[in-house]
Amino acid sequence: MRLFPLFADLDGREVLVVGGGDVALRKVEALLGAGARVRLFALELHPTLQDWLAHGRLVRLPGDFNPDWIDGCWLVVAATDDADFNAHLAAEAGRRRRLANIVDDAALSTFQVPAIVDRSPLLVAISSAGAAPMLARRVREQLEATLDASLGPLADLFARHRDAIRHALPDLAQRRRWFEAVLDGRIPALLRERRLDEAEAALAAGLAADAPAATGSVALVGVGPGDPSLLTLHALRAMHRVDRLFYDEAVPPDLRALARRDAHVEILSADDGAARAKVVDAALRGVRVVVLAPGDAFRRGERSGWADAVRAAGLPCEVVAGIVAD
Ligand SMILES: C[C@@]1(CC(=O)O)c2cc3[nH]c(cc4nc(cc5[nH]c(cc(n2)[C@H]1CCC(=O)O)[C@@](C)(CC(=O)O)[C@@H]5CCC(=O)O)C(CC(=O)O)=C4CCC(=O)O)c(CCC(=O)O)c3CC(=O)O
Ligand SMILES: NC(=O)C1=CN([C@@H]2O[C@H](COP(=O)(O)OP(=O)(O)OC[C@H]3O[C@@H](n4cnc5c(N)ncnc54)[C@H](O)[C@@H]3O)[C@@H](O)[C@H]2O)C=CC1
Repeated sequence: MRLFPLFADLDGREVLVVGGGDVALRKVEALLGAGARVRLFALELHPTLQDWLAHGRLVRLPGDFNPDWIDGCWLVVAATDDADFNAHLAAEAGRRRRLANIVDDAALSTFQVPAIVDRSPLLVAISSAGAAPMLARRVREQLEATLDASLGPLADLFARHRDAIRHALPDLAQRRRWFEAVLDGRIPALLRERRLDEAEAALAAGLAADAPAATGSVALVGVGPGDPSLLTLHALRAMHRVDRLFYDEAVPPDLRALARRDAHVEILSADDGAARAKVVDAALRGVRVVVLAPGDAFRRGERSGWADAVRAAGLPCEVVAGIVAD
């Protein structure tokens, strides 16, 4: 990772923008959208910027450029078409330990502006670290098409009920299960249809109902030959929902890395009986357990008896077939 991603709270904070052309306009628009106080210095202003100036949406700094202006600002954007001047601004900002975006020079920039998909308060930012801004734009366009417009209202809904949710479901594992049920349920569809009151009511009703008892489960997953691209969708879905992941030592790390990030991960004991007992014991504690083994291990060969053993303990058990060569 070349650049560290972060989201800055610029509401009410000063940002210095130097330059008044098309690119400056795009940056100013985004900055104003985030509530920043834009201080602009430019020889000439784009008509839209002139308009915003006339409406008091930004301040234009007068006279010759004064580097001390940087001291009064949290960030600097150098957006002129004069590469030498932009580089000079980068140096002045660096001397003052201010982060600066130099629009014609990724290497001189101490921050860069990503392409964004805005479903506020949910925001997706895409960066190519300056390698190919147009690629970032393309990915953004693809995400625009797939990320539903209801995501913003959905995040708002969760925010409004945040305290009530925590109160009704004090246990984190329980809360996560509840969130998943909401996300897979009818509330997103209601929001898509802009039936906000009904979505609100459905959420409140769900919270008032008894919290679902945590039921453990086991998914026995064959991962095929070990290439992550040869995992089945079924396997991937199980890995995205896992609480506790056990893996056979032959399962490669890049494949294990596809599991939900905060799942607890451990290697299976070499002793088959002990390994199975541990898996059953974990699931009986009410968590979702996933066991990964190479090939189609839980349908053919030594471990084909695992599913019956898990079910005999009263636990739901799913066996996910792995791809094997004939
Ligand atoms: C380093 C960075 C500095 C910075 O933070 O600004 C930078 C640098 C440069 N951009 C250039 C060109 C274009 N940039 C865009 C578009 C975007 N550029 C953005 C960011 C960044 N651009 C930063 C890196 C971000 C990353 O890599 O992830 C986006 C994501 C965000 C934003 O700016 O809001 C926004 C997408 C918005 C969206 O989602 O649509 C387009 C397409 C268009 O305008 O439609 C063109 C072609 C326009 C044309 O050529 O006309 C050039 C070459 C100039 C040249 O060759 O002359 C340079 C300089 C260089 O690469 O050396
Ligand atoms: N980061 C990005 O996304 C992109 C960056 N670029 C680069 O960004 C730069 C700016 O592009 P545009 O906005 O299209 O240019 P533009 O020509 O529309 O505007 C340039 C602006 O800089 C001002 N300016 C020039 N010298 C100045 C100085 N010494 N002091 C104060 N203001 C000064 C001009 O008055 C004008 O307002 C170019 O170098 C371009 O290659 C271009 C496309 C995208």
